[in-house]
Amino acid sequence: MTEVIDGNAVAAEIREDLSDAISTLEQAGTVPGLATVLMSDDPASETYVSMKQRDCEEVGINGIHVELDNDAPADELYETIADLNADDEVHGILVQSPLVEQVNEREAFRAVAPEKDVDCFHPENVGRMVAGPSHARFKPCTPHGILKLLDHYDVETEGAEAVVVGRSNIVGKPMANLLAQNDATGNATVTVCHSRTEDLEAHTKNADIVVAAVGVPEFIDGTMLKEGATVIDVGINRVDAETEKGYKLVGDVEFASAREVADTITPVPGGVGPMTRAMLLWNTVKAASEQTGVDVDLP
Ligand SMILES: Nc1nc2c(c(=O)[nH]1)N[C@@H](CN(C=O)c1ccc(C(=O)N[C@@H](CCC(=O)O)C(=O)O)cc1)CN2
Repeated sequence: MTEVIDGNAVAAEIREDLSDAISTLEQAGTVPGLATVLMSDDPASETYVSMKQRDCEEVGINGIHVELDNDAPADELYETIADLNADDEVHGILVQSPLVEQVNEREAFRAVAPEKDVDCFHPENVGRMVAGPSHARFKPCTPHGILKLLDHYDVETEGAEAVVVGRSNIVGKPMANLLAQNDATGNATVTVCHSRTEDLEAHTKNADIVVAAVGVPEFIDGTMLKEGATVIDVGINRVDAETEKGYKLVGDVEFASAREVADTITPVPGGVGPMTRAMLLWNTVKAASEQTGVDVDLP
């Protein structure tokens, strides 16, 4: 029978397991601090940032939230980031993406001090991650969360044919790189597919693991998958529906047909999303440990 991955449950376990590390830091006089910065007109971003702040409260991380006017000049964002870089109580900084159009997102991510870059978007941290496990400082939250899910559900990556659909800097590129790395959660043979891929189905049909991160609702269906595949759906698309909110969430995968074929599959919501948030807490605790020199055991 198809196993439906419970991202909420695994994320709750990670939050619970982080509590020992957070206590160790507190006993040494440090409360880990995470700053979230929102400068966006994207309605979903507000939801994500408030969920992240709630998670901080739950585990005992000091959450600091900064919200900037959508029509403020880009310099206001850079000044905010500079202040947070200099604040000893802030160990992690997250600038929510997407940003308003007057800000160059790449420049904004580059402005975050690399040791506080819990998103792993700064080029120094991207380079360190690509250089391999012994060089990496952080892993980006969504791919890191996916690796944790695969491990939790005993999905073998070594020798697996993995297809990553989407080549974004936030998910596709780091996911492909991490799956190919020579370590316990890697060693897969990875193909990256994107909008110019000619015969997508030929690739996905051959894959033991499909990671869908295209941002198009129900782009991949069961007919495009191999029997017994593991399907990881990163898409969280709001589509109009007659619900209280006026929309429902659907993934990049058509769940009903995909679950008929897959061995293991993530739902939307309740799959990858909660893991993205859990790994942000994880990276924040790691950042606090490294900045203070207090050793902690991370789950
Ligand atoms: N600075 C960053 N910006 C963005 C990132 C990121 O990792 N860093 N990733 C995505 C969105 N994202 C994080 O911010 C994110 C998306 C979804 C969820 C989540 O918990 N989803 C829930 C449903 C939530 C809802 O009801 O809408 C779920 O899937 O169950 C968390 C974080 C883009 N930006």
